[in-house]
Amino acid sequence: MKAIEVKNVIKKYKLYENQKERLLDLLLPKNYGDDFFALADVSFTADKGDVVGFVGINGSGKSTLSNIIAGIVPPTTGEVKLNGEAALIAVASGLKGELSGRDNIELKMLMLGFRREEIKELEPEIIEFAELEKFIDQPVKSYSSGMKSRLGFAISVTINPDILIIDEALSVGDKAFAEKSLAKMKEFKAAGKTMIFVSHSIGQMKRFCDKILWLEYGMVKDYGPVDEVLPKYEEFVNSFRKMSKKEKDAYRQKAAERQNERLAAKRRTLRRKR
Ligand SMILES: Nc1ncnc2c1ncn2[C@@H]1O[C@H](COP(=O)(O)OP(=O)(O)OP(=O)(O)O)[C@@H](O)[C@H]1O
Repeated sequence: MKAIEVKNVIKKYKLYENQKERLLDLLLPKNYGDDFFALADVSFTADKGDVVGFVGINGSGKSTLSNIIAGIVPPTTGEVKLNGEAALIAVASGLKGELSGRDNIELKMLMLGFRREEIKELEPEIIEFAELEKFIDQPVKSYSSGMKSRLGFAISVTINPDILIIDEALSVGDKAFAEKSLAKMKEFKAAGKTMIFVSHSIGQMKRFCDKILWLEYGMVKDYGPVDEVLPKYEEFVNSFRKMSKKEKDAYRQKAAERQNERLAAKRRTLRRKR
């Protein structure tokens, strides 16, 4: 059974030279700024119970795609179909800084439709998992990024969503918490939950994922079983690291050209359909 279907997703942002351009674009839309495509026609599907790792160098579109799947950012065009509720755990995932950790737990759960009694019952479990007993009544803006990530992780795993998306959330906590979180994720995996995992740690990907989606310049470079795709990505990362700045720029230029070609082809098909 399909759990996630992403079809022809494009995400376009406007890039402005300066603040004046940004303001002018608000007043006279479409006349200012350059189009920038964070995602250029991305499609993939995941079956129920799949653990899909998103890999790609900085800026390849992993977080944009995670946010779109989680429903936090809308795609410019294309569609996402989910079989169930998705929850995203990311370093800065929707916690309200002015509110305390406890109020954030309550707010998030109320928004998800939990009843007050259920929240009161689950709250101690969340606080204990996050190891925030001493700080839970302090405002979240006073938390370190590791503490925020622990709170986000604890809330999301306790509310038990159908689809769990974890975006770099393990990279900011300490090693012990990362181990505990990985153990929890393994439990979820054994229970047949669908997960998306974004990380720069090849080791964690290897240990944990069934499939790898490799993004490059907002396009799918490869998608398939972890044993097939991850070694290719690892090889690419090693060779990319060794490139000079000039070689890296040339590589980026080529990828940008591929992106332009792909978007132009997409426009042609759309025109033909009309
Ligand atoms: N709100 C925005 N406005 C303009 N550009 C954006 C916006 N959000 C993301 N981008 C751009 O989209 C591209 C993809 O960003 P994204 O965060 O998805 O990449 P990533 O693969 O998750 O990168 P990293 O590994 O560094 O976390 C980047 O070039 C980024 O600058």
